[in-house]
Amino acid sequence: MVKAIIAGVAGRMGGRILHAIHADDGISLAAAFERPGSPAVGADAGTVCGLAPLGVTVRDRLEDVIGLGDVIIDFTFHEATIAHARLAAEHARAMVIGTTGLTRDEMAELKDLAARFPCVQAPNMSVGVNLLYKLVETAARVLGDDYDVEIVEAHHRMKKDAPSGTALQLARVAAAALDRDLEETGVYARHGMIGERTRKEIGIQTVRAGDIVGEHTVLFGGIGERIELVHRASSRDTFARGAVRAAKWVVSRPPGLYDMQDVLGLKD
Ligand SMILES: NC(=O)C1=CN([C@@H]2O[C@H](COP(=O)(O)OP(=O)(O)OC[C@H]3O[C@@H](n4cnc5c(N)ncnc54)[C@H](OP(=O)(O)O)[C@@H]3O)[C@@H](O)[C@H]2O)C=CC1
Ligand SMILES: O=C(O)C1=N[C@H](C(=O)O)C[C@H](O)C1
Repeated sequence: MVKAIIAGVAGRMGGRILHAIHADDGISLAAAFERPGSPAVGADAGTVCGLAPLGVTVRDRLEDVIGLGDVIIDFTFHEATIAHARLAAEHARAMVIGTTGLTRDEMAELKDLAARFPCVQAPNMSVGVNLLYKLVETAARVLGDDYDVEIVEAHHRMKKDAPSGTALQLARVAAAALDRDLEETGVYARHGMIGERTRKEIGIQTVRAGDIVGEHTVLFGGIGERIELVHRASSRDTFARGAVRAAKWVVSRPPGLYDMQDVLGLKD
């Protein structure tokens, strides 16, 4: 039985991850913690997430509970996640990271740290989005430079980072398939007399509204036709189940940085 530690258990994803663990016979909750000062600290983790009490008290420091579990599942905030990864490296503890919005420096540090512990990091843990990456790669290769690539993502009003980590990954996939540098071709905003669209730009646009769980559209616009590849998440449980699958997979891997394509066996 894999023993999991949930970081940010009182968050939108933390709660759904606890439900996914509760429904799975192969993994159990060893510990849970929250941001210091959170009202959830000291409460029972089950109660915090709308389940019956589980006998696991929410703590406020990973340091105090890291010895209790095999794997830390972290969907929190970029600065917290990188601090947790430093501890995971120190204690050689496996980690699943769903947090998006890590800075370039934080990503570089995570790559270095992961030489000391096995880590799955992915901006989207749903099977559907990981399949979408493959479909986008194929479409971009077939359609080539004659079709304009535009990515539109929509999320709930509480989301802090933009564009979504998934939209950025979709853009990276399209750029690689078209042999383009996203640093040079990514266009994240348009306003005013901007002139005609340049042929090789990849547009990445953000919508924030209400309670949208997560939607991503990749549009290939040609002359006389357009193709749209769309993924709509209607429940966070799809991400939570993916995170639990990754947690069970990563505990027996050697140190290194993996993604959901590794977990799902989608790498060529
Ligand atoms: N990879 C994937 O499949 C998915 C990724 N995400 C990503 O996951 C992240 C979280 O999303 P979401 O659940 O909606 O956000 P929430 O804000 O609802 O949850 C984050 C939780 O982490 C807590 N937290 C912040 N700092 C710490 C800390 N130092 N230690 C412990 N807990 C901490 C927050 O507490 P407080 O609110 O008190 O600050 C909050 O309870 C985002 O980056 C999002 O983009 C989301 C869905 C799917
Ligand atoms: O913050 C969210 O909610 C989500 N974030 C992820 C991202 O930034 O790609 C994935 C998902 O769409 C939900």
